Amino acid sequence: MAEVIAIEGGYKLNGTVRISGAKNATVALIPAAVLSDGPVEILGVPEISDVEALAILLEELKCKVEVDGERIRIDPTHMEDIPLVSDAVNKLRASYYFMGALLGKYKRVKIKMPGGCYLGPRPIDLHLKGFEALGAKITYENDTYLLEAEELVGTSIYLDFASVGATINIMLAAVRAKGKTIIENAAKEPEIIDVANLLTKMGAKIRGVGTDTITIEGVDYLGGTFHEIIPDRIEAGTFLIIAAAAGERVIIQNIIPQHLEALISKLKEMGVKMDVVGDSIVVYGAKEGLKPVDIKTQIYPGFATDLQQPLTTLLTQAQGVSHVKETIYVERFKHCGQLNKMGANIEVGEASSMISGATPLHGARVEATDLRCGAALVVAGLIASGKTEITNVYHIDRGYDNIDNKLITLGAHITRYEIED
Ligand SMILES: CC(=O)N[C@H]1[C@@H](OP(=O)(O)OP(=O)(O)OC[C@H]2O[C@@H](n3ccc(=O)[nH]c3=O)[C@H](O)[C@@H]2O)O[C@H](CO)[C@@H](O)[C@@H]1O
Ligand SMILES: C=C(OP(=O)(O)O)C(=O)O
Repeated sequence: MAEVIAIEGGYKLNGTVRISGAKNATVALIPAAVLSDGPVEILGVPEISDVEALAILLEELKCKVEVDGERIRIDPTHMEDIPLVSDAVNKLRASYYFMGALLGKYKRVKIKMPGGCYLGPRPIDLHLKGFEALGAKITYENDTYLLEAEELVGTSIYLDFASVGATINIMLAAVRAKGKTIIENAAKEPEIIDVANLLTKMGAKIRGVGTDTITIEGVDYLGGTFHEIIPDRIEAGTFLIIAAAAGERVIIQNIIPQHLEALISKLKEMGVKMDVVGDSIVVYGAKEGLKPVDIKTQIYPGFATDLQQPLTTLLTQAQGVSHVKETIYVERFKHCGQLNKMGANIEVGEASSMISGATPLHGARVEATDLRCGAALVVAGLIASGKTEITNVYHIDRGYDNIDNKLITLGAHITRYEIED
């Protein structure tokens, strides 16, 4: 048996939705907490399966973990240096943040390869190069890494690509290295700043986050603290797209609009009407005559690769031809075949797609091949005629907190049930 999300399309959405804490910050903040010698309390934790998997890993490390709604309290006081080799490691990408955190804490870590969405090959060579530069010896056997260092010594590390994961992971190790580490060509995503903010509250000395150059002065001790996670700009962007596609008047709360400038400007170019009011955005959607636009995914503050898939669904409703160019994950186009099953007209080229619209969409059984493909299919299901059944919902549940209920509150018709495999 397999679970599906079933959407009866065509209902106009109205009302208010509140955005949860950012998945891509949360999944780094939780491993970062183990660097502390005292309890760390994090607020605004989204209810997603990535967090459940991380909580299992914390318990394997003998951390005390209390989850109470949106609050997690992590007490690493009695934690132990235990290899992370259970299935929970493969449930998500971000388990690899335990590499940096445990290397920083114990100068040694044994951990399996991480999981996460398959978006084409996702090497971690830049993370490993960074750890080596700090003094770690790395061996790899049976899908498992062993990283060991006599001591970690700060140094200058240039990233060939401004990788989010490598920037955070190196930062996690470097906060406990001896002396100064400089990360050049660092990534600048808001989630990196959030992680640096937590580490700073724990006692780390970090300068330059949000710029190309991050400087970290290692410290001997990090202590407990309290932190509130930034809102999820990808969930917010997904709801902006949903509201543009299927909404009449939808208010999306708990947004940092500056984090979404690239998407907002593309939606305006398409003709979507929006008002930004403080930390909310009001979207007036479902109008005829959307215009096609061209998108090129880029590192922050460019157009986020995680939003190109859900935006593609909206582009199927624009009158004319839109082009999407991927510069981050050249194979991130599996959603296109699924959308074509629902009546879209999308051709996939080299690291690109061409969307010809407007095409009415019809319900079908489709597969969430990855998390944001799942989001693209939810958008499609909401505007399609008839019923859409989305399989592999575990991908969606990795990154969207209570998506069914949030949409039902806006007036969508959504259920979940089991079907034969
Ligand atoms: C948990 C998390 O935060 N996931 C996000 C993070 O993934 P993630 O941290 O994996 O993304 P990166 O920024 O590291 O990857 C960007 C590009 O660099 C390449 N690369 C990366 C590391 C490395 O060692 N070697 C290498 O070649 C990747 O294959 C990819 O082509 O940023 C991506 C890009 O914004 C988002 O799509 C993901 O949602
Ligand atoms: C690709 C994503 O996540 P992850 O890196 O956790 O697989 C995503 O959030 O779109």
